[in-house]
Amino acid sequence: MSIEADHQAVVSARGIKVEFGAVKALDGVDLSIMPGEALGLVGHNGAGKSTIVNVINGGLLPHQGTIGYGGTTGSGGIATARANGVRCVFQELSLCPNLTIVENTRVMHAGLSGFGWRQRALSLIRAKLDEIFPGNHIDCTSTVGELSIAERQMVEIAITFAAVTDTPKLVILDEPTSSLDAGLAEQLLAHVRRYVAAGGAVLLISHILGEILSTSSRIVVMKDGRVVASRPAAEFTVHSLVEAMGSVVKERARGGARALADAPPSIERAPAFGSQIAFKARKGEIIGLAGLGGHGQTDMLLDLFRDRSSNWLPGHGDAIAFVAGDRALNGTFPLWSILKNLSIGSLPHLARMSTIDERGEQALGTDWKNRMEIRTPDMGNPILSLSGGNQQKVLFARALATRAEIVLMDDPMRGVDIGTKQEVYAILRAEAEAGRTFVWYSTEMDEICLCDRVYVFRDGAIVAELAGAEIEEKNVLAASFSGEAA
Ligand SMILES: Nc1ncnc2c1ncn2[C@@H]1O[C@H](COP(=O)(O)OP(=O)(O)OP(=O)(O)O)[C@@H](O)[C@H]1O
Repeated sequence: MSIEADHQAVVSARGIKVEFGAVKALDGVDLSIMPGEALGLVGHNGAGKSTIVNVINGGLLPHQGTIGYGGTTGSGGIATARANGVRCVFQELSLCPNLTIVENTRVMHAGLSGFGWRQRALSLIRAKLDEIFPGNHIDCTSTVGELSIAERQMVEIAITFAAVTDTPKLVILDEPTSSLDAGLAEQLLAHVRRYVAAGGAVLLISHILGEILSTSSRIVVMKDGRVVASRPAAEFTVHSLVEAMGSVVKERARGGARALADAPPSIERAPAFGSQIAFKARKGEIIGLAGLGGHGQTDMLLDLFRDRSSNWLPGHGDAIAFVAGDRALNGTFPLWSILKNLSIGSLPHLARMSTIDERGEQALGTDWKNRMEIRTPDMGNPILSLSGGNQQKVLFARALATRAEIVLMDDPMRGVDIGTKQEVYAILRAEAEAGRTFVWYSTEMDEICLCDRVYVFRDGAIVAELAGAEIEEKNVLAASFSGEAA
């Protein structure tokens, strides 16, 4: 990009290098964003996307390189970035859980001060939530800790787009739809398109390539700390994006066609909350839980996990594993190493005379590091040194490494890159064929279509059961909204 164009750019990063010990997180990155541009940023887990976001946002000072805002050049910093209209919705949501939504709005907008600030904050956030997510039922006087992960994401997005004294010029959205269902995600992406059409700039990071392609004007691909492609979005397809990221597109093995109908169920649950449909999962099946987010899918998974005695059928042991959806809240042990976070689920099998078989633990770590492509130089490093997607892989590996016959998954692929997802789908299918049962809540339609059978949820109840060729987007959506398959 020319120096003249750099002057017009909302932000312009040149030759940025950041290292964490031996890891070169950014190795000479150039990135500029112009007003009115929706820039899509993609790359494998650990490619450096969140790190460049932190540099642009001023939270991280680069070891080398310059960062300029609207033609000014300097070394960055949070105050400079904020003064130049840079706002960020982080991958790890950053609201204060013990404060109300209104109070969180005040924390992010210092301009809401003086007499009557609560009322002004309430009007501001209420209006922004309704503008971006029409039809939401969020009570803005509630404490953030009481909200679901999707609601927290919605609130953080609304606070970021809200303007008190200064209008945001660049909004960075780091995996903003990871906790939103398809309907909410589309509302957000429509808002992004309107915001950009009105002259704002957005940097959108996502592993859902469909939304990157449909929303961005230009796409930048990162790989191993470098930018490897930067072109207009119209020049990319899902295929070419995946290839640019360094992965290979594999043929999807669709679920549904397997002859499991005669196998005895391993879990069964009577119809609940006015539903006519009982839940059953047979040995070797991958069961999908679909429907709009927050309609009872996670509650049912927790119920199956907690109340084994009433849901489980005799003869199926008691080994059950759960992959949590909210990684920070109930997934990772933040002070532990990557290896300890992985091996905690397998301790009964690693125990030798009241001590841990360390060689066995190391071998388990090496095996799953390779199978899941966990990107770290050392499994002894702290879990928080991993990128978000790589932390998610560890949680997945923790469950799969156990001997649990039944694995419950609460939307566990959030933030995992497409190359790894394909590997994990193959592992799931192989493990199911070896006799494991998976119950998988997913907000991604592509994943629901990989399942053998699908239960669609609405208002806390199962409203439809789909199998085989019936598992199609239109049927899932029809049941999610009207309670009946199309
Ligand atoms: N605080 C840290 N300490 C050590 N290493 C770190 C730290 N933060 C990031 N890294 C490393 O820097 C690299 C880039 O990480 P980054 O979070 O930018 O990746 P990403 O592209 O955002 O990945 P994801 O898609 O998983 O979010 C990774 O190898 C990561 O392990």
